[in-house]
Amino acid sequence: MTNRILLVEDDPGIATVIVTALEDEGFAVDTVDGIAARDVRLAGEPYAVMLTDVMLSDGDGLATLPALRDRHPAMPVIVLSAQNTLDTAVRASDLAAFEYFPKPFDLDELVRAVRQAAGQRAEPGDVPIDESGEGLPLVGRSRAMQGVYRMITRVLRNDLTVLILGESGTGKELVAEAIHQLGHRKSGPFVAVNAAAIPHDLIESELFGHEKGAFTGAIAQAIGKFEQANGGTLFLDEIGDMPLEAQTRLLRALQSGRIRRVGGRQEIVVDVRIVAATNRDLVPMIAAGTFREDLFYRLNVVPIELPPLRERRDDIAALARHFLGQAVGEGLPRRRIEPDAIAALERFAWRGNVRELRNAIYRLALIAREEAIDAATVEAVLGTPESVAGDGRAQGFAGALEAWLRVAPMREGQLYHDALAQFERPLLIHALVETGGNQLRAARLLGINRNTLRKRLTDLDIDPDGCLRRD
Ligand SMILES: Nc1ncnc2c1ncn2[C@@H]1O[C@H](COP(=O)(O)OP(=O)(O)OP(=O)(O)O)[C@@H](O)[C@H]1O
Repeated sequence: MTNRILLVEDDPGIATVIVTALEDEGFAVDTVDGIAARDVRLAGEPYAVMLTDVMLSDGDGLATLPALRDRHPAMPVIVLSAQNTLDTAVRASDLAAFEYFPKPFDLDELVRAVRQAAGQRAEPGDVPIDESGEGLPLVGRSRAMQGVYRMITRVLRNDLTVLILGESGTGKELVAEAIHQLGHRKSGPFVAVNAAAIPHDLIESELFGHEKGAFTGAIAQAIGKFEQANGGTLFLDEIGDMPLEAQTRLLRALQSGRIRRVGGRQEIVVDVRIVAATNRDLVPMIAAGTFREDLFYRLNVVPIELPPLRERRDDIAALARHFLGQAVGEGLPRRRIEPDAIAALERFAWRGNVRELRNAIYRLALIAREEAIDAATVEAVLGTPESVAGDGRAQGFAGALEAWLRVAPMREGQLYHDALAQFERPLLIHALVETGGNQLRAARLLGINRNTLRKRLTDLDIDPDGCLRRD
């Protein structure tokens, strides 16, 4: 077989580096700088592998790959590209490109891929190509996100279990949806379950369903999320918050591919792809006995780690513009963001990650007086990075609320109650401590009725005796 490589690259610097590395390995490399020149070469002689950039002076290298693949079905193609979106990554993998390398790439890795491609010719892909390029929801072209996109493309045509890890608000749910929407199960359902949002005693019936009369309140048969997701994807969000008992049943379901409704006898075969996510560090939880080790290994087949926003600050500009556009779609005034405002946004710590940035942009869109948002507006509305730095808490109650909102679970239909509970609890405890646990005086201090206080203490499960000063 030939050892000839065709390199399609219009940046002479990059081309030289690649040619040198490949020639050192004994390959003969021909370099062309565009699509037209590429096609002339390919018509002439066979190549073992082609490496191609995407943005070429005379067109989009990817758009022309389907025709090329028809002409040279056995030639592996390695796509190199700077500034990739998830869209480019997916298009490259759909086109059965042998490998996809976001620039800047590791030269040794590239050489290894070429060697492998030259020895093992790729099968032509059978996945339809999505050339619309629209509707792919993940914004950001940072190097860190390139790694995420690459992992996503690797799980689209199989059913491997994916575990998405990352701080709250980094986009884990969005990644889960992308895996489903872009993958081979896209015509099936995408069903999400948030283990943190379901009361512990209902989680099994939520996952597996129940038969009529299985427990008090089970007035009719109910189909669980596993069955709802049949043929599609089941997204298990906040898996680290799942109680142990439910973990055991989940593991059994994953091992056997069958479920049993609560109170039911029959085992039901389900065909679901599992994508799980958590913002917790599961390893210490395993050590502490709160997360099953065997379940962890079941789920952690393909881990995808989402970096916190502060480690990919070069995504902030694109995200900010994306959210401003989204805000207009939701009826907020049209705004433009100035470069100095972007620079100001890039200085924040964004402990609540993309979710916090999104909320901040919406707030800016709503409050800014001018159409153009500049650094002064950012500072007026969000404060300075220094004022919210350190432990991430801004001054006062409003600041504490904002800090909480950055990490809040955002449970649909619950946020108001969750937020109030966050503040009511320490407030009531404070009043009890201040009054030596005397409920009458605590109620007076708070300015609420004593019975109201008593009821709230019960609701929030606060033990007034536990609030006595012990000094
Ligand atoms: N790369 C991104 N591009 C566009 N929007 C994003 C991106 N990442 C996150 N978002 C948006 O940020 C918000 C939070 O994302 P998401 O709910 O997916 O985070 P999460 O990691 O699942 O959070 P949690 O752990 O709290 O559930 C959503 O509104 C989501 O649409």
